[in-house]
Amino acid sequence: MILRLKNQTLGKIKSLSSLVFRRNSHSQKPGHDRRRRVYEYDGSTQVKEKKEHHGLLLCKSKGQHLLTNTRILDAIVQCSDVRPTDTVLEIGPGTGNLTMKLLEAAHSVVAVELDKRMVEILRKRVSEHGFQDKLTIIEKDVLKTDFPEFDLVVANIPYNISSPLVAKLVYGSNTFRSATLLLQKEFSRRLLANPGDSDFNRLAVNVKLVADVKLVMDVSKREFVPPPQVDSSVVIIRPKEVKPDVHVQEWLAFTRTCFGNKNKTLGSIFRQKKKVLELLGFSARRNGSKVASTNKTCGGHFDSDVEEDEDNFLCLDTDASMFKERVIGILSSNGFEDKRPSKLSHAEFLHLLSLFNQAGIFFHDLASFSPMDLHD
Ligand SMILES: C[S@@+](CC[C@H](N)C(=O)[O-])C[C@H]1O[C@@H](n2cnc3c(N)ncnc32)[C@H](O)[C@@H]1O
Repeated sequence: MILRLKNQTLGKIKSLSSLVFRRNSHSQKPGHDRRRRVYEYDGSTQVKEKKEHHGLLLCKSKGQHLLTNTRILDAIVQCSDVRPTDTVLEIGPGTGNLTMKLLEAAHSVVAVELDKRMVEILRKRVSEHGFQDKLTIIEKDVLKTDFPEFDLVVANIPYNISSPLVAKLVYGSNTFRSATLLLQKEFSRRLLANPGDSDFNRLAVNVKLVADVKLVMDVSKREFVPPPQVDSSVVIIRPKEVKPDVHVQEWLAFTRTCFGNKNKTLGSIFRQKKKVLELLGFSARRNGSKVASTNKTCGGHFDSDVEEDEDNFLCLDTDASMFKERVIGILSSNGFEDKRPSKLSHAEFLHLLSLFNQAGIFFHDLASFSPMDLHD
């Protein structure tokens, strides 16, 4: 009797430990049962995960949603066309799910991660597989880091920095073949929008000036641990070989002005007092001429909200109204006055900017003079 019980118990223990060992074979010591790990999110226990990964307090503010589906990880690496000679830049490697696949395919990986705990897990995991010589970890905020040279970007990025990160890549100084990014689905659709689409916007016009964007696939929120609230998409961004000859800061300021209200006509947008005064002030300074101060020009209300909602000038002095005439004249004599920004092609935007510049009118973003900012 005692013997029978002993055998049964031993059998149970054996089958349990083999199950535990299978589940944890990549990351845990055999026999250490962590199947019922609880994932905590920003302190409150929200997500219970039976699937083993790495027990961590995951921070929503750092966009920590780990991609766990091996098929999708493989598909991302495959569509990125990683060559054995490539150095891949990975932004936000987390616990290394994608990093491990990239290390197998590439010559080397440079991973930028700001969470120390993730870096520790990543280092351990990578050295367990003998890949440590292929990996360089930069333990910093990706937005405050200069990148070393790389050939490709492949990353499941934190969604809260999508816009400045895409800007840093496409308008930055590094030359690379492509960036395969997992992005929030809605953001990816904004990025992919074309002139005439209902969601054509400033982000798309700015990114597509210098890069081609292609949708690879949508990824359900269920594929992440813990699942985010939104679905995702994989896109490939390929920098154009020949880029238009524009002053980046001016282009960004110009598109900000044009997309101030994308459903209004350009005539109506450029009649707005605030826009014209900004243009007048900056263009005059660029041209080296003296101009009435903008404060004086509108009775001291330039920075106040008093007249901001009005479409037309109420209190312009001669300089400003002549300037407005010039701006509107350029729009109307070139067929732009009744056009809407959401329907203009890049060629048309570039043509309009060059017409303004030829007339001595220049753009400068007073609010945000940063290429990191691609959309409102
Ligand atoms: C969406 S998770 C991706 C994790 C991993 N690549 C995966 O697919 O499982 C984003 C990662 O980026 C890191 N991160 C967040 N903000 C960052 C920043 N500003 N600079 C560098 N890394 C950041 C987070 O700590 C997290 O590890």
